[in-house]
Amino acid sequence: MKKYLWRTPSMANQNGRSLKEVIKCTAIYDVFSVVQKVGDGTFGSVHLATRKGSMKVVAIKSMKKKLMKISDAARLREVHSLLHLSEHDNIVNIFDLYIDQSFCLHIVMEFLEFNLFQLINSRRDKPFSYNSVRDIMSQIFKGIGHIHANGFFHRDMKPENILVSPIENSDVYKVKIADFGLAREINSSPPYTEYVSTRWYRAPELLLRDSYYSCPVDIYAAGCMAFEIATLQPIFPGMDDLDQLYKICEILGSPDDESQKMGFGGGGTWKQAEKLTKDLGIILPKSAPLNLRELFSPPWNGAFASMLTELLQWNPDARPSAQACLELDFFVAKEEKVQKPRKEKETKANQVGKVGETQVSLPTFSLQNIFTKVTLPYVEDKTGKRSSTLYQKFHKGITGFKRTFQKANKSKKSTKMSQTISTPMYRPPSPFFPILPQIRPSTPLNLKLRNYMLSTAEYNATNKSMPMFMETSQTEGPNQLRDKENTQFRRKSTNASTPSYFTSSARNSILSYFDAETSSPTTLNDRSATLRSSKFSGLSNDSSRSTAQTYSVLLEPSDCEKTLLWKKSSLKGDSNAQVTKRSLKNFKGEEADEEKNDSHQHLDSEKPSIFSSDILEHDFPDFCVTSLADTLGVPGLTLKSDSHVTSETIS
Ligand SMILES: Nc1ncnc2c1ncn2[C@@H]1O[C@H](COP(=O)(O)OP(=O)(O)OP(=O)(O)O)[C@@H](O)[C@H]1O
Repeated sequence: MKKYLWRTPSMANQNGRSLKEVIKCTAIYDVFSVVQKVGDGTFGSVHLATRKGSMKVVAIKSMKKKLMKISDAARLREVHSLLHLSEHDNIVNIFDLYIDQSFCLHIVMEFLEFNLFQLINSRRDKPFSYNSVRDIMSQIFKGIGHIHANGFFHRDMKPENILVSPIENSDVYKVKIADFGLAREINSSPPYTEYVSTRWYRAPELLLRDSYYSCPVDIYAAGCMAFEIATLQPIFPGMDDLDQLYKICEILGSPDDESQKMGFGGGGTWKQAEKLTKDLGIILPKSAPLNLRELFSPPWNGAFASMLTELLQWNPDARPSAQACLELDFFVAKEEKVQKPRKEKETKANQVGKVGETQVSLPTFSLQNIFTKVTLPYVEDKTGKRSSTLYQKFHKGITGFKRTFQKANKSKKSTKMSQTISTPMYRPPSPFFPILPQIRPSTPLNLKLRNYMLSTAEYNATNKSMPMFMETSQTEGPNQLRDKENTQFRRKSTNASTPSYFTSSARNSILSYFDAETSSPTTLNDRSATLRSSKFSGLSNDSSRSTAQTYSVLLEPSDCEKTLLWKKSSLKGDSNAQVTKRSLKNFKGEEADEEKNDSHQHLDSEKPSIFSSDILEHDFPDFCVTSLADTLGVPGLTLKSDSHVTSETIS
């Protein structure tokens, strides 16, 4: 087996890992026996495998994008950063790199059984103990600290990228940070692409498209994760970027002085926000901060809530470094004794009363969601036992809430309380209210298609010569692919007087189109399966771009005999796209009948012409195609084409 040097000693930093080689093989299966697939992300699929002739278990991440040449391996962001980080207990260890004859790169790593998202999901009825949260978070901060100390920042911290391995039936876990596909060197020169990190964990500076950001984005994401580990639900589950900002304002308060003075312990002020929002043409809602300490019940309302307040600062400079985080009370204080629950009546009356008071001072917001999000998991039930899930409360008829709510109101009005909670100030969540939302946003890169569609709509609606999102110059090369995808639709400074959000009906239609997608009833697992099983192999461009164009993408489900032919014909610039479905029988239960005899029909004809030639005439990188498959709501699809045009050719 021939070995190629893929990093010269001079490229290694002082602490970097030892010189590695990229090993050439005909197929990875020649070297490893694959046991099963354990993960599938936007850029790679991960398999559990054993090395042939040995029982050693490894994880193999096979990159979806093929390399142009072997030396490109070292330039892959993921490989580059992993190699320049010295080994650490809380960073996933990389063993080898293989390249097969089709120039597919395989990263062989240590294997960990779960990711943190799976772990959280499996704990619906059994929240982590205080000490367990502390242990997990301290390992995360140690890992982040190591990444930052080595001159990198991760940019995609989220539960899916934190690998965990339980230690012998205990509540203790080995925690390691993985997926360095977005990692950047701290001393590389900004501006950086603003579209990084997954929405729910995306720091305000990223949401507001500040391209000069750094390590604090990881600290903020860790704050979001800390909340999620403790409460088993995300703190800011935004449906889109605007909703994300709105949700942040609801809890942290708006980042201006005036709003912050209205409350205590929020996200603090951040002057830069004013400029960034102005540049974006949006206005943040005015909202007072909530005091997280008041919203949690013991013991979470102490050092834990204070830590969250520190981490979730609007101003990136105000967030502590990873090292400083480890010195916060939450980590250094002696084992926090779980305080005896206060008497039930007193506790709940206080909590609800306080929330109620805050509500009064906040005319612009209903706090119903916040209340349920923040306090539910740890409010004691009737017996004083900590109740772990919303479901338990519903099974018990949410008596605790009813009573306390009535109490809180009684003090204000001496009217007879109704037996049900009917006030607009606090509505109990529906019994179907999920602990974890049905949909988790995938990589924000999937938003690119939507943004482009929005820009097209904006362009069409205003009939101006410049769309809201424009291509910007990019550095070519495989390693820049992700950045390229990100920056391609980076917003160019637009005329300040151009209304930006929600100005055209087309924009709204597109937003609702995607919102509908987001609120689709598919379960999380179905949904991620859909996202993750879509794979791009090519896109055919049957004729010259300058004249009539026909693009066809054949979508073939990998695991069943269902086929969707998606065809775009655009003979004129503004022609509607023809989207054709074929053989949709058994495709989706509810669609089978409807589609049975219809081999050619418009898909989503009521929707805006999202498949308009405008999109296709532009570069159409692979993830967009994946996104389309996803948008079409087709589970288990593999995207294939009958042409040999590769994603490189296209993008
Ligand atoms: N070393 C490992 N051991 C076990 N599972 C792993 C390992 N590395 C990754 N996985 C699983 O595979 C999933 C996808 O891996 P990864 O996040 O690296 O792919 P990606 O293509 O970069 O994803 P993303 O869409 O987040 O960019 C992870 O969420 C995790 O569950």
